Amino acid sequence: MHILRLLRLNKVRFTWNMLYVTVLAGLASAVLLALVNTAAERTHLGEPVSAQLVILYLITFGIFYVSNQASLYRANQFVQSRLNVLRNRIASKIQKADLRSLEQIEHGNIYSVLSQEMNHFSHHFTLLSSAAQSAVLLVLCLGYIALLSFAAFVVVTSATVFALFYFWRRRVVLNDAMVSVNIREAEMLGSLQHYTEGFQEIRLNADKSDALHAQFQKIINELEEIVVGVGAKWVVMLLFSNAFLYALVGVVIFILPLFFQGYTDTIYKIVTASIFLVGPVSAITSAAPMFVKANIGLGHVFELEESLEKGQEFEDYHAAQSLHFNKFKSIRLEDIKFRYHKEKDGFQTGPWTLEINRGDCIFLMGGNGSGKSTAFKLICGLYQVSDGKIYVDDVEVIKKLLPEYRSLFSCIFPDFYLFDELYGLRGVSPEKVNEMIKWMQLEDKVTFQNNRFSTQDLSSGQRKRLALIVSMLEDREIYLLDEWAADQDAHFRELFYVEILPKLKAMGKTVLVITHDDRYWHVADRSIHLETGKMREGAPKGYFLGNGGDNGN
Ligand SMILES: Nc1ncnc2c1ncn2[C@@H]1O[C@H](COP(=O)(O)OP(=O)(O)OP(=O)(O)O)[C@@H](O)[C@H]1O
Repeated sequence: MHILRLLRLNKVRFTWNMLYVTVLAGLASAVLLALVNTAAERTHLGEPVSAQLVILYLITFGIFYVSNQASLYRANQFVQSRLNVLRNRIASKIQKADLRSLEQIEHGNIYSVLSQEMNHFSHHFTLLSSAAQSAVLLVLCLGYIALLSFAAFVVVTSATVFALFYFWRRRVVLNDAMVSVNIREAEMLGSLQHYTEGFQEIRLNADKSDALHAQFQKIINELEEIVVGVGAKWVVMLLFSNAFLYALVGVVIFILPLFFQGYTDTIYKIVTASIFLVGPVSAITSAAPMFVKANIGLGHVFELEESLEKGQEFEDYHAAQSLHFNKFKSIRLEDIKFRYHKEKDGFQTGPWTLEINRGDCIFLMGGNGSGKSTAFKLICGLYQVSDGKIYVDDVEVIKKLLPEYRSLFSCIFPDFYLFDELYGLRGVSPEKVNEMIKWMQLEDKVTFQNNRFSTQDLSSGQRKRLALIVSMLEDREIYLLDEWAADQDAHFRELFYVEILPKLKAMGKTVLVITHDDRYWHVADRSIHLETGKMREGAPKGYFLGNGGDNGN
């Protein structure tokens, strides 16, 4: 049971405190019931209700009110603290995850688990805690009935146990139904995502838009059908709980007096206690669907955590900075092999060997899908090689040295992400950044202040220029630029090859560039060619090499 697993995560003292106040609130409700009955009995016998009884009633009422409030408050405090811990744990597991493992987890799943499932649990946990309180009251009410009449106790308890057992069995059916509701809801959200993310395409193409809408319609119709089916199951449960209570009171009033003598003296007390059962039983039964959904949702949260756990790379992803890799003379990637899917067929690259010397400017070329971006991710340690070794000078980069090795690189991939702030960079001078903005010819568009750029509403080429500014501010030793120039206009593309790259080189940086711009290959110190995962020195055959470049073939 996932809810129990969540409870076990908590600090033991906190859970006990929550339990104490919950039991106290249930206990106070039961005492109130006993006091009401005692007062009613006095009135029935023509005796005045004593002042002590009134005072006792008021005190118990006060205890009930305060403990009830404290119980709900504690439950809310408890669940928020747990969800906070869980969110934090998941975020930190994402931070420490291996890129390949993360790529295999549906990102939409991460968002829906972190928002929808956790929110549902957060909103309904207080209801569950009030159901727990009701369970305490239920037990005490039954105890009270036992004091009044053992026969009534046996009948009422058996009926209540039967009703709860019936609910428990129905819960399993409801559970399965809720799983298919969840699956359909996820499909519906996925389909809705096509609308927002593919908006431009569907706005331009009415047939595509209609087909998409027809698919969405089909999904929501199926969802409606399933939810109505779940509703029908729930109605059966609800009706049963109401009918059960009327049947129970009927038995207590009409049937039991026929069999037990002396029972009539206490009948009104037993009826009052039975009516008192209405609240707890219906609180428990109405919390059942919430409980089922919250439990399934929490199951998804734990599942996500487990799949992230499997892809954990390190305990600590911070670079130790103890080996001074940043003073490297050369990096050697030896007999590197990598494949995307271990069991399945998939793209494979290698074996290849690459030596990168400090200050090199290397161009990497090859057809679409030849493995250039994959090679970059292997070079910077984002992907872990399936076979082969990486050396920084004479030091082999074993797994625990990967954080330090990665801290050598600053990369701009085609799917780069521009953060809203310069995270991890402190004390950056706005003057310096604004100067770089000017250098990138963006001064009319963007300014830099309060550690962030004034806007990100830019063209893709302009956004790449901002990404390069951030990369240069990070001031790493090696730059990996994956088709950076592809979105630039002719003028800026020229600037990139004849001004920016030479400037990086003059700064002592090592630069690797993935490019299809064969006109500028002469700028590189070396060129490398990839073809279906095989790497060779030199440009591919048939490429035009402008300004005297050497294709090495
Ligand atoms: N995340 C992934 N999961 C599985 N396979 C992948 C993944 N990314 C890429 N591939 C496979 O690896 C191959 C090489 O992809 P890669 O992105 O490295 O090529 P590329 O040379 O950079 O191509 P392009 O010039 O089009 O950017 C592709 O053919 C693709 O099938």
